[in-house]
Amino acid sequence: MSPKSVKAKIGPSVLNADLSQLYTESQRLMDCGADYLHLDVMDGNFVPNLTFGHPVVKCLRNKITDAFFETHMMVDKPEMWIEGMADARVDQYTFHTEPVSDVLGVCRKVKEAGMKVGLAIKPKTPVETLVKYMDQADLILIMTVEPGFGGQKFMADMMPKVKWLRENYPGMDIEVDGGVGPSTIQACAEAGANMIVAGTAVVQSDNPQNVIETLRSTVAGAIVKCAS
Ligand SMILES: O=C(CO)[C@@H](O)[C@H](O)COP(=O)(O)O
Repeated sequence: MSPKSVKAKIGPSVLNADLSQLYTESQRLMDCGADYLHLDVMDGNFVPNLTFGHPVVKCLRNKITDAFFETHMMVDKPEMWIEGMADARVDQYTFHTEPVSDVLGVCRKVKEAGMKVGLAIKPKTPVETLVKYMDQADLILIMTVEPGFGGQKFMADMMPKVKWLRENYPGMDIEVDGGVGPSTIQACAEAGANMIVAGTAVVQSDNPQNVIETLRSTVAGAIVKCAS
């Protein structure tokens, strides 16, 4: 870990929240100490589920003006939604590399649209496939479940990917997503993840503030330990 350049940040996913109350739920998570919001966009093709797209994200942005928005694009054609998400004032556009033939081209368009670039890979995708894109990425998302649904079991066998990334790209923001909560955060922190997406563990807790704080302090502790 490169403690000077990476920070522990917690980005709750609203996927398993009451989506009829998207604004209230999102604001509640920010009020509970979230560092950013992780918004799961699914197209029913790349994953067997559907959520929402840029019109909904724009409505949310009009109500929550000051939070950092990351959209996790679980879609076959991420190039299609860049303009809409930029117009919705999304901060970080994280897309899966698997279905994309011109990853560098999509990275360029995301940057030109004024957003940060996140590159995501599914559990079966080798981490080394990302090497040729690392110069263009602001964040790497290592999925710790098969994308598509919240509430799945954390895949601890993804931690070597995180560790490899941290060793080879010490200053990179490395995010984990899927089954992350108080019982699995230690493994993520020790491997070197600094950006933590947590859905069910936060949204369905009686004390989301406490869960967010536990996740952040565990990751921050690992960063400090690495520095000493
Ligand atoms: O991208 C996804 C699922 O595809 C995630 O963001 C999950 O929605 C996180 O939820 P939990 O696994 O933490 O419940």
